[in-house]
Order: sequence, then C-alpha cells, then structure tokens
Amino acid sequence: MLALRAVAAPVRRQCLAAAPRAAVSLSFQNQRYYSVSKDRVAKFTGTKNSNGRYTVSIIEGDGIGPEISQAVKDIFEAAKTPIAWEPVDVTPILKDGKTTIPSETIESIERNKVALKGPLATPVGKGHVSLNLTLRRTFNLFANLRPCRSIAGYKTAYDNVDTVLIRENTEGEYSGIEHVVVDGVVQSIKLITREASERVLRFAFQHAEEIGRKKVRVVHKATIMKMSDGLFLNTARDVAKDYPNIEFDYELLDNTCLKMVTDPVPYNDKVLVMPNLYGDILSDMCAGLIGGLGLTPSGNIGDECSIFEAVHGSAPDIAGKGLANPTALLLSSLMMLRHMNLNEYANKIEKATFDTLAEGKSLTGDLGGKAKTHEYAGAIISKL
Ligand SMILES: NC(=O)C1=CN([C@@H]2O[C@H](COP(=O)(O)OP(=O)(O)OC[C@H]3O[C@@H](n4cnc5c(N)ncnc54)[C@H](O)[C@@H]3O)[C@@H](O)[C@H]2O)C=CC1
Ligand SMILES: O=C(O)CCC(=O)C(=O)O
Ligand SMILES: [Mg+2]
Repeated sequence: MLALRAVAAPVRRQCLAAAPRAAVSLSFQNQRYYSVSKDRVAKFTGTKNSNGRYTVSIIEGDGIGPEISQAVKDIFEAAKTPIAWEPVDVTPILKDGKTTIPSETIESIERNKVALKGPLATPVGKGHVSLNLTLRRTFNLFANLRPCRSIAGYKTAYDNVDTVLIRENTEGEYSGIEHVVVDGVVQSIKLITREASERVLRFAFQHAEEIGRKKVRVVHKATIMKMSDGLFLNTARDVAKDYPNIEFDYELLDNTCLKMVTDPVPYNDKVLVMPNLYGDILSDMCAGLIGGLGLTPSGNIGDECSIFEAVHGSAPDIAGKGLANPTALLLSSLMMLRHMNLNEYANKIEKATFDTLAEGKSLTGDLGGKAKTHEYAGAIISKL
C-alpha cells in the first residue's frame, strides 16, 4: 500500500454533420461560460511584469496546438489583454524510469500560477506516459472542470445543453500503475484515495454553490467497483453533509450516458462529479451534444497553479491544414482570464466569439463552414 501511495502522491466532431442554422437563442446569448470562485480569484497571486502585463506560461502543444494557440494569441493581442506569454517546453525526460518535464517548465508554471495549454499527443502502447496527466499530477491539479453549453445559433440535435462536469484529475483509472503479472496477463490498478476524492468532491459542492446550482450528482459504478467507486461515493455522502443547501444524489455511469444522449436538459441544474476515466469519456460525449470538440473548454484547477486547456486532443487528422476550430482553446483562455480576475477582457472576447458563431458567416469546417482557423479568428477580432 505504501508503494501505491507513493505513486498516487503528487510528484510535484466526431462532430455532428453540418447542421442547419437556427435562430439565436437569447437565453444562452449572454451567459458566462465559467463563474470563478471568489476564493480562488483572491488566491491568484500572479504578478505583473514591468510592462504591466501578467506573465502566463504557454504550452502550444502538438498537432493543431500551434494553430489554435496562434489564434488565441492574435485575439488576445487585438483585445489588448494584459498578458505576456512565456512559452515553455514539455519535451518528456525519462528520469529514474519515470517521465518528467523540464525543470524550467515546472518553475515557469509555479512562478506564473497559470498556464494555457494546447493538446499534447500520447503515443499508443509503448513510449512516454501522457504528458497531460504528468502535468496534472506534477502541479496537483486535482479538479478538471469541463463546462459544455450549446452555442447560440448553432443547431444540433439537442437544444439548450448546459452541463457542468467535474472530473477527478490525479488518480483513479489513470494512476498509471500497470504491470505484467505473467506473460499474457497484465494488471492495471485503479487507485482511489479518500483524500483525493474528498478534495474534488468539496470542489464540486463549492462550485455548485458558486454557479447557483442546487444539485451535485456523483456518477459512478460502485455496483461493480464496490471498493474503489464505493469509497468515492461514501466520501461524497460524508462531504454532502457539509453542504445542506445542495441536494446530493448519484447515478450509474451507463445510465447517465443513456439519459444524456436521450435528453441532456435535465442535467442543466446539476454539477456532475466523477472519477477520472468516466469524466474523460463523458466530457467528449457532452461535446458531441453541442457540435463537437472544437467548442468545449476546461480548467485543471489546483490550489497553487491552474492550467487551462481544451477538452480535445491534437487532432492529427486535421493538423497543419488550418482547419482546426480554436473556440475550445479560446473559451479555456477566457476561463483563465476570469480565474485571474481579468473579467472585463474575458467578457469582451466572449461576446465577440459568440456573436461570430451566432452570425454563422465565418465558421470552421467542423461547424459546417469554410473558414480557416485564422479567418475565423480574424472575424472575432473584427468584432472586438
Ligand atoms: N488534453 C490533451 O492534450 C489531450 C490529448 N489527446 C491526445 O490527442 C491525440 C489525438 O487523439 P484523438 O483520439 O484523435 O482525439 P482528438 O480530440 O484529437 O480528435 C478527435 C476528433 O475531433 C476532431 N477535433 C478535435 N479538436 C478539434 C478542433 N479544435 N477543431 C476541429 N475538430 C477537432 C479531430 O479532428 C478528430 O476527428 C492522442 O495522441 C491523444 O493522446 C487526446 C485528448 C486530450
Ligand atoms: O493524455 C492523453 O493522451 C489524453 C487525455 C485526455 O483524453 C483528456 O485529458 O481528456
Ligand atoms: Mg479526453
């Protein structure tokens, strides 16, 4: 068990086919993508540099990463956002049989407290471990907040989706503890600790209070994984007692999937919280409900640092062609600005983005348009 604890401890579209345009739904037009905890905003201690700008670490990432990062940087520049980007390198380093990232990168993110990150590709099977997971564990980014909201004017099979999913981000099925028992038999350990469960569950209840949702639902499979998901669920029962104004319940993951693709709207009044793997899968599924992975942002939130990134990966099938939709990374960067209390800039860019999407004249291919990544970014800039 001790050995396992050591590993668990922090080491420091298919998008829907082109859809017809719809009238802009006013109820969604002016809502904020991400409300930030006042506590966390107060805790943000990044400092301004001599040019009066906050320095933010940026990992441009693989595949479509550089293209969508450029779009975000151009839009920030045009909006006169007081951010100075500090590019950092995450080339994996193998040290004592473990994958780590360069110490300058760790220092940059620790110093700046926030980072914006493009997608990082993970080789299948052999090769380095996921650098995305390495970053989350390195900085103890225990909660992965993944909101997903219908885009006004972009019609999909589902109207008015507004889900908020929180994924445990440091352990569970993604602990990376795997070994060969004997030839032909491998074991992969799903590690769940009360400590990591409690901190993400508390985050979920607090987040529900902050965004005015009255219900927290744990998504689980404690019927099958009685001990691991059982511990997560029992911890939730205990934590719920400290939040008497929030209704708490739970649902089996398979049932959640069925109900969400049948009618996601009943989930609009809840915050969903769940172990790592379920949150990974369910957040891609939610993206499919609103028009694809080009649209969904996320924040990896920790007590000391936070890293904001899109839900999607490096999209090798469209990389380097100017086809990527930068909205997901852009909305992630707006979550970041709100986390830094730079709301005025976030609001301005958000309005220009949603107006561009609603207008529908300059959309990327995943949304049925013909615009290149930089043309779509240019359309947003023209509305700033
Ligand atoms: N957090 C991260 O950095 C993540 C990294 N990955 C890595 O990404 C690589 C590729 O994984 P895939 O399974 O292909 O998933 P993916 O998320 O990269 O792509 C899935 C599908 O969505 C499309 N798509 C994704 N982002 C898009 C965007 N911004 N605009 C338009 N279309 C977009 C892609 O073209 C593809 O058809 C893998 O190496 C994986 O490990 C995957 C998910 C998250
Ligand atoms: O790290 C990876 O390769 C994939 C991670 C992922 O799918 C996610 O963070 O949603
Ligand atoms: Mg994923």
